[in-house]
Amino acid sequence: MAVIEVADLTKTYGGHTALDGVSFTVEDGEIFGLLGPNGAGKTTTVECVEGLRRADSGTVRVLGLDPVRQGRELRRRIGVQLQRAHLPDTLRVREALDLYASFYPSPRNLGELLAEWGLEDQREVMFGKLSGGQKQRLFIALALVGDPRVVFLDELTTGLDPQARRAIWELVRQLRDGGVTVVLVSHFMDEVAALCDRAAILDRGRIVAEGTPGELIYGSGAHSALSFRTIEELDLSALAELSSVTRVERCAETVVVSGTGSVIDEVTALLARNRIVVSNLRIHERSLDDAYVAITGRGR
Ligand SMILES: Nc1ncnc2c1ncn2[C@@H]1O[C@H](COP(=O)(O)OP(=O)(O)OP(=O)(O)O)[C@@H](O)[C@H]1O
Repeated sequence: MAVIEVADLTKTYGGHTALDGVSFTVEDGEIFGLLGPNGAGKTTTVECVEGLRRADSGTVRVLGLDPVRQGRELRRRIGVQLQRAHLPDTLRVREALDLYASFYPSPRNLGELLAEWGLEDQREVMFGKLSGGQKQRLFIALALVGDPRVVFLDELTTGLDPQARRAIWELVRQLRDGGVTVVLVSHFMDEVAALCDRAAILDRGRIVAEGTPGELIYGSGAHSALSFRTIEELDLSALAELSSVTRVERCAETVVVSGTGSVIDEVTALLARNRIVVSNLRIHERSLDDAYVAITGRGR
């Protein structure tokens, strides 16, 4: 069941087209990533979905509600982690949660929320004294105070060390496993690959690709390569004829094969079929980063 349905959304600012027919759906209980270069239209899209901005045309439904006409009702059922949210340095964790809880008719139990997000020991600590990871966990906990069915997370782990990032990813997975649908706006391909069930890539106001991280990688045309050494007779033309292979090079005993799609599977199967013994087999698998560059035609 789709909890978010966006169809043909357009938005212009002055003469500038920010959204040019954006359509996508987010299914119940998934982590959905919205990716794209700076200025692609991610914030505009998400804020139209949240009812914070009004699109020029197109339709949005979130949990069956129209975010513009039924915005008040909708905002009770969703949670939003603001991109550069900031709280006064002297506000204590408990006070921040109490304040946010006062906005909702039936807020979560705050003790439970603190325990879930590993903030029990920080209960009486002032915001300004929290570490980056603790601040981020607090922002997410604040987005969850109203017990939302759908939560929007933006720049989830910017500026955090690898351990803190992984800890937050695990908590977001637990959130999803508990039935909350998560929309994640991110610039980080590793984050999307690690966390998202599906993602859409937005570029210049249009969705240019959509699918699971695996589908995005394999559908992108990004290249993989493998290299190996062999002293055996090897028919390079047989390799070059494989449908996924785009290039074969041999330099002395080293062979380098590049290609798209299932090139690695096809090449290793051919080597096995012909009983070619190889050594130093190295694989350069394309990543979501490679796919992103191939799809949007540029780096971040
Ligand atoms: N309030 C506004 N007034 C005028 N132009 C705007 C406004 N908000 C966004 N834009 C323009 O619309 C385009 C899309 O912006 P948006 O903030 O949605 O992109 P984004 O993908 O979220 O970018 P970033 O990753 O940098 O946050 C950009 O060209 C931006 O300059």
